[in-house]
Amino acid sequence: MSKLRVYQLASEYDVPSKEFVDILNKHNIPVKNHMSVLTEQQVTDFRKEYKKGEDTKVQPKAAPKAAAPKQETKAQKPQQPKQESKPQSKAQPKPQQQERKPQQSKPQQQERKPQQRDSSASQNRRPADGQKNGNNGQSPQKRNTGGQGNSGSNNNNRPNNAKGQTVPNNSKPDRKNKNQKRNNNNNNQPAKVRDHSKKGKTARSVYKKMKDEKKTEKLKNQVFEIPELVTVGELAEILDIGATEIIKILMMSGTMATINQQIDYETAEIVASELGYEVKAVKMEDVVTKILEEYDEEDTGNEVKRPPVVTVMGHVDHGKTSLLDRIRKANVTAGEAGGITQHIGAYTVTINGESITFIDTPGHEAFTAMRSRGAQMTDIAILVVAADDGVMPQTVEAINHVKAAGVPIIVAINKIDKEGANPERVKQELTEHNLVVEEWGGDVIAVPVSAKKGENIDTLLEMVLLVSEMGELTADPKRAARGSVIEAQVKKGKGATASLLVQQGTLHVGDSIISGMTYGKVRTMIDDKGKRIKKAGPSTPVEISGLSDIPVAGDDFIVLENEKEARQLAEKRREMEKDARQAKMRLSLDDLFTKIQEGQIQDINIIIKADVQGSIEAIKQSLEKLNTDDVRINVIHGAVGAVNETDVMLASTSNAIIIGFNVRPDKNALAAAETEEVDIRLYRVIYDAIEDVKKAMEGMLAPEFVEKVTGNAEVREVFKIPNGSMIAGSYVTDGKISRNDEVRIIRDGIVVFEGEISSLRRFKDDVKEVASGYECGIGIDKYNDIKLGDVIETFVMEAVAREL
Ligand SMILES: Nc1nc2c(ncn2[C@@H]2O[C@H](COP(=O)(O)OP(=O)(O)OP(=O)(O)O)[C@@H](O)[C@H]2O)c(=O)[nH]1
Repeated sequence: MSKLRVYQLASEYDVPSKEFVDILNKHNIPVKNHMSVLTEQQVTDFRKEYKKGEDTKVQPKAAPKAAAPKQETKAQKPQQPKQESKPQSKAQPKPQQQERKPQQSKPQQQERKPQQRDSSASQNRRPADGQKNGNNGQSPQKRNTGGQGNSGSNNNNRPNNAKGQTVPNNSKPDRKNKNQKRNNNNNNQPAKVRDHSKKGKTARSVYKKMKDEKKTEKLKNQVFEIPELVTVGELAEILDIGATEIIKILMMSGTMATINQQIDYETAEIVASELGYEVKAVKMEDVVTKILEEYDEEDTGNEVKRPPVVTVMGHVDHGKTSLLDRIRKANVTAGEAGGITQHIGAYTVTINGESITFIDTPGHEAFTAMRSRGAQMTDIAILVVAADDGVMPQTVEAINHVKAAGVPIIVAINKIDKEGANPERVKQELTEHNLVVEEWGGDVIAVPVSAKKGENIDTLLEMVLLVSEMGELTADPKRAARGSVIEAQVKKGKGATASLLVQQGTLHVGDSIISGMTYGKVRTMIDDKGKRIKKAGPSTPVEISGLSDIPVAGDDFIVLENEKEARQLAEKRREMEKDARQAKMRLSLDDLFTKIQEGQIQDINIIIKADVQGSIEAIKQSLEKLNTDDVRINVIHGAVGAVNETDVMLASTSNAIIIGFNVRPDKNALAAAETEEVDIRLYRVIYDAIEDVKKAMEGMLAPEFVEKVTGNAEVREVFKIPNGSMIAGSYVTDGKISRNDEVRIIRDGIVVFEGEISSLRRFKDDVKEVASGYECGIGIDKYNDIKLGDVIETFVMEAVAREL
């Protein structure tokens, strides 16, 4: 009828649950742990089989009575078959104690402890339990009766008067029971001993019991909702019983728990069913999703215009910081008198009576890092291009990152005060990246400015407002707030603080929020002028304190009913985010075809990194020719240089594959690619790259060999040997350099040569391999242009069976 768990059966045989799992497995009953449920059939089979006297450890129970514990231990196992049979099948209370001793003296120390605890726990405490509950051995009811509301209200909360009253009554019997228990201990086994407890019942306790039973019955008709993670105390509260009751049951199953310990739903369910309660899981995941979905549901009808949020990007030294400073300063002097600007990660300026919020950290790296965590804070990107320098590599990166995010761009052609400034050339160069300015018939607004002199800054801001107008940015300030974390840190006297951008609704002091895995109540809130405020509406950056921990930049935050809910959701989200990351659909050439077939992708995003610009163009054009009616290839970014971490982040957020042509990923990129599960494909021949993508699209990708890097060495010295060839005095930084491996020379992330090793020496000796941490001389066959600082990478091609 009721399901039996492994630990329960184990306790019948008085075998530690852990060992019992092995025993069951030996009996072809596949169970994972002590909590696993056994089917009736399995139990019956086991009992039957066991009777046949198989060689398990189960027997100790029936084993001879204790006489010589130590020696017995070893002897016992072989003896088992004979003795076991009859008694065992119905768990025998009495023998157990005696048996316990021999068990303790068994070799497995680790096992022993839990075992001991287990038994002593049950010895000391169960009786109390047993007695309270024990009349008919039906644990659930009894336990409830005895322990129920009483101790529950004792330990946890008093609110329930009725229960509160029962406390004193109960607690006494409890103590009594303990004494009785002690008496019973000698011959007892909790489950059975309970019957004896009837003896001590007084009229009052019988009356009380009846009352409690009534209550219990009522409660039992109820289905209790239990979160997927719950502390012992919380479970007690939900079931309205004493936490000790729960702790006892956990102990019986071999888990030592405290009131604050978290248990999962499965465990909680077992405990509850032991107590005779019916429970069901409340999926926090559902709650979170529901909250998010509800929030996302269309307009409330109360939407009003909100300020745009702007991020500034561009090539190094083109004036991003100067521009942000200029805009901010202009605002402070013109803005609230006496306001001292605070660095809270973003600030708001007012122009023509309208506000604009600027994110303070310029650059596409931060932008993409935030985006990779889900934050979509930016409404408009200002691309700063120095008029004297023109479009540079990071300008292109920024363009591609912004485009991938689908954010409109306004170009600020900066440094127009400088001699040699040539805004027209900048406009020209921009067209090469599909940014055509308005005056040339395109739709990109470009404003020539001087951050240094403050020239045209107002115009730039007006353009921001114009673009924002077109974007129809709105929010309902009446809703509960949600937004994103801009940055976070621990501040003296304030604890964990976070700069938040309120994107929807209004955030109030006292609101309970969660952000990622952190939660808390907004204790204090300051704005970007350092002023304490009580509420903050849409597009407002604020710094708050009161969180349990530092949240992560880029995570969202939402406001919830109360702090408890926030905490529970934060915990749940921790799991969800982990799962989501793992489950995130990562694109890889290997599974491209399957995904195309399944209709999961229509666009294949590709990032190309190459040694020269020409290769990028060539690869791009060839790839674009592979477009079909169903699938389109988008090269979302292409640049010269090694594959770096930002490329990987962009690939991660855009679900792209990185193709490296004659370049290598740097270390950070490799690490990021591993965690983000980004597919980086490296090629030396353009044809191979195109063929791979083509074959992958057709489901034909079946390379037989995959490259495995075996070692890396850094060239620290270069010298010529008499025969004229060059030797690279190198230090092996990782892996090992093997004489027979293939080799490539990498300079600044670019592969300059690929070939074979001609000689490998340690001091004067020819060696087969040199391990990491050692120096060696490496000669490269047919290559005499090794330079200081080059990296020598060795690799082998391994045959791999491909599956699609
Ligand atoms: N003449 C002139 N110089 C400028 C202007 N804007 C910035 N600069 C100068 O250009 C240099 C770089 O400016 P930053 O604002 O630090 O540039 P950035 O893009 O923030 O640089 P990174 O933070 O290193 O990426 C500084 O020396 C500035 O003074 C301008 O409008 N005119």
